[in-house]
Amino acid sequence: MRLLAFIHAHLGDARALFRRAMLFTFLEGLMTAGPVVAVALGLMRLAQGPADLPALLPYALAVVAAVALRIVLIRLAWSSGFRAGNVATEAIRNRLVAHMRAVPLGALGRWSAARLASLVTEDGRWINEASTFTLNRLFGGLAAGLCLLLAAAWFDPATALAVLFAFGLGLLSLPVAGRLLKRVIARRNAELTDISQRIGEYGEGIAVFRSFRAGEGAFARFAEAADRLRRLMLGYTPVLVSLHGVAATLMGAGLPLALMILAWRGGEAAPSLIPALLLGLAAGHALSAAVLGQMLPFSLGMQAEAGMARFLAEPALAHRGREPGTPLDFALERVSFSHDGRRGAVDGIALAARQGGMTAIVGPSGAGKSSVVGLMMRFFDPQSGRVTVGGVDIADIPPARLQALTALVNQDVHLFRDTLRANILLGAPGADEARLAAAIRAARLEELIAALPDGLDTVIGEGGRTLSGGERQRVAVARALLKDAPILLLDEASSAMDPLTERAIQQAVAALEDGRTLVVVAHRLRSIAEADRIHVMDRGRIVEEGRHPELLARGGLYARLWQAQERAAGWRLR
Ligand SMILES: Nc1ncnc2c1ncn2[C@@H]1O[C@H](COP(=O)(O)OP(=O)(O)OP(=O)(O)O)[C@@H](O)[C@H]1O
Repeated sequence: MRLLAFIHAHLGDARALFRRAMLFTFLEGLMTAGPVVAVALGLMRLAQGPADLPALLPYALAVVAAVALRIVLIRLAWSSGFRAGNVATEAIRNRLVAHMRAVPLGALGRWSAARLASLVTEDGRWINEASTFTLNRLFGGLAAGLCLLLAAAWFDPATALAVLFAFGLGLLSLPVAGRLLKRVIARRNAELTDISQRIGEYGEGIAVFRSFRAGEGAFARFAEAADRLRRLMLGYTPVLVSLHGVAATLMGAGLPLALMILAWRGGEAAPSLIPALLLGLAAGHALSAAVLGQMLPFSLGMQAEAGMARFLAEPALAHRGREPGTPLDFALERVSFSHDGRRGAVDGIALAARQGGMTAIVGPSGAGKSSVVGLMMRFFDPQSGRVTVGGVDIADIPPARLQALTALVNQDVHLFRDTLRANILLGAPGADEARLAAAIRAARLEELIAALPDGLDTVIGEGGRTLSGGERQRVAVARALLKDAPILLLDEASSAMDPLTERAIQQAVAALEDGRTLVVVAHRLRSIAEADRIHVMDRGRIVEEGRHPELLARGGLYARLWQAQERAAGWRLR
């Protein structure tokens, strides 16, 4: 019922279609019973005495008509069920993906990328199977079985009762198989997730594995996971087949039971017993085929629903629907945050980034700079203190509104397997050609595009042409420029660019700065020396702040970092 309710809740406008599919399936079930009932009635006619062709022809024609009608009904049920099921599957998949955007990144981190992918693909497949076929077949099979049972009861109630009793006994044995199946499917899903995770890691890290000659080890981990899955299935299959056999035997015990009842009643058979036995046999077969035949896809569907429901129960980022105030100054007020609840990444920080100015955050590796940016984007919520935009806590602003206000460029630029145009337009899907061209110019992408075989329409990203680190960052800058958001966060946005490109891009970004809130995280201090305010972080705290000349004069951490970089600029390997 949970699976049915889950699917039903996602049918939307296709509910009528789904109900129609169920109705046609029910009628199809009746038509499955039709030929057997017609034959049974023909047998009754024969039992009453000799019959010629005209006497038996109506029964034969009824069989043909029922079969023909059933074919039409199957077609109708299938087309409605297929359309409705696919509507529900798509809605469920979309809801899962939308929820991935809505939950805090911290919660998302508890679900591996491979598990999330399998929720949408593998589990989505079993939900699709359930919504298009499994539920229909189960319903249709039960309808046929019950119809045959009623017909059997009309000829001989004791036979029908014996079949029903045996079917009930078989049903009682099912929870044992069901529980085991649930465990096997849960472990199978975990192994499948592990396998896809390993394949993903292997693909992504192939260069690292090769350079460290560690490919064998990585492949061995994949092979181990695949082997565990094989052993799991081989180990449990005989048990499951045996349990299936027990249930099938019990469900098929209806007729022997009916014969024993007949013997107990004195062994004398009325003519009506022959059609009753025939109908009872068909009923028992239809009922057990419906239940046992759909047990595996049904269990896979139930497990898929359970996994999806668990993920959908992850609370979405809460908010109070408030609008950010003006000016769009960003501020952290005594903010503390830890990624793992133990080691603090940000420790009681107060920081203000004014609209119309450039605020820089610098500091050694691991100081907490990216964590501050993550807090500003509300990738995580602070454990104490608050982050505000225009004086309003960002936890009160709808996440979509905050996302619309901010553009982030960071070190790890993700390219989607799509054209370069689509990858850039991600910043502003509705942007016209003129705006797109301006962003491309400002991000210094013109030369790259001229060199690509299909220019802007060249497919890049995973599976397509890959770009260099610096080129990726320029794509990210173009996205951000196109988005034209009033708040721009650059977290090591030009770390992979050559100095000339970096300079050119800085000029493009500086042109944007006017009236915007610009926050820059940088290792290369030269790139932020002009900032209106520089915050120097160390071990989660702000240890110094001011403008470049003041910080240099102070002779603290900033001055040391600056001197180290100036010295490094003159380094030679030999
Ligand atoms: N997802 C995470 N889970 C647990 N700890 C994390 C996570 N991300 C960062 N940290 C830890 O938080 C601290 C601050 O990291 P953060 O990435 O903010 O530093 P950073 O100053 O940006 O470093 P870098 O300059 O090297 O990028 C580090 O000790 C880091 O190991």
